[in-house]
Amino acid sequence: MAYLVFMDGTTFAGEAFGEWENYSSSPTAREVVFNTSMSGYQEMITDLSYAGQILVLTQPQIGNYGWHHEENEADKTRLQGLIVRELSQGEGSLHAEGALEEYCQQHGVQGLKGVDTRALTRYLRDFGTLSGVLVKSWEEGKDYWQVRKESSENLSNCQLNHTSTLCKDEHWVYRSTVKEVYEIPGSGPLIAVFDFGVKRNILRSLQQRGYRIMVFPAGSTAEEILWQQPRGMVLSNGPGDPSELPEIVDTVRQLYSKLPVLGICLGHQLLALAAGGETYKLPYGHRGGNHPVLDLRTGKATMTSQNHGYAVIDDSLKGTGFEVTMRNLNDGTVEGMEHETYPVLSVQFHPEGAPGPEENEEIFQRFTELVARNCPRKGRM
Ligand SMILES: NC(=O)CC[C@H](N)C(=O)O
Repeated sequence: MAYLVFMDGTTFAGEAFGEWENYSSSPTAREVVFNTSMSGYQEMITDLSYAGQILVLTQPQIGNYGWHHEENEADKTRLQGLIVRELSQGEGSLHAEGALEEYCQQHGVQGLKGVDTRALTRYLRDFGTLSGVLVKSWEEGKDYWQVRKESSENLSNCQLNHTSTLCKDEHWVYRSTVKEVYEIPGSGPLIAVFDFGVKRNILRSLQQRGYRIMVFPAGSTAEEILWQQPRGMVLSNGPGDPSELPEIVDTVRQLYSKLPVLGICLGHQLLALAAGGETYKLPYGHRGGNHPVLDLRTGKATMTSQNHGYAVIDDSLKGTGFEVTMRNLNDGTVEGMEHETYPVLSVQFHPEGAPGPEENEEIFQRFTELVARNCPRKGRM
């Protein structure tokens, strides 16, 4: 048996799978979050926005189509733990290169299976996102929290490293002009991607529009990016609390008035902060494939893919030049904004899906229009 133990003593029992050896000497409390998507476990596990978190999947059978590298959203996973009800070996899938269990073992994910994930999700919904610790014995979990309470150590901050380019792919061209910048060739205008843990499907969505892409690591400066003369910039998704990234916010502040920008999820939050807005932590976040969002301009509602724990405070956008353009139909939270004068827009959800609905492609289309409008005519490029 193995256990997920919360600070109040609530315990969920299951069976260990994946990699436990490296963690058993020093168990660490991590934020426990749930995702309600029915499929797409591989995309979720390799979505770097989950770095340092323990992910609970509510779909009761996970692993049933195995593992295939083409479905990875990054080269690696930085997920701490994965909690499922039934773990399938994926024997029925012809496409699979291996089983999910093997992947977790090889890539350092602590797994817990046989858990009543729906009861666990109800617990998280009732109490909000909480930190839990994965341990091999209940006593170990209890003692762990006892020590933590006494030492009054801050549990809310997982130290996440935003400074590396995380999504390198073998066939992409390596450029060494500015730190570790990767270029993806294309015949269209150059788009800079500010990489805080970018998902491959964001890059693919840009690639499909013919753009030449340069992926800049999170530590890049505004000068380094502008020196390459990009025609537009995408601020990527990524892990953690956006308000803990003041240096990146400062860089975004220097950039967003200078070129067309599309912010996605963390990128959207950073943009709001850069403009003088504020963010807050949602009770238990939005993670799933069926979150309805209303476009306030067109009156059209779409289903969106989401994975975030923070959101932009509506009123804080007043006087920033940003207008709220989209809202979540479940709880009214800000889902999109656009600048009144600059060609800058952002969304809290994931227009690239992966996993989830692909009906929000028009966000990339809108960005494409803004880039085209802003590009110098032929001959002056
Ligand atoms: N997917 C993301 O970019 C997540 C953004 C941020 N880390 C949040 O949880 O709100």
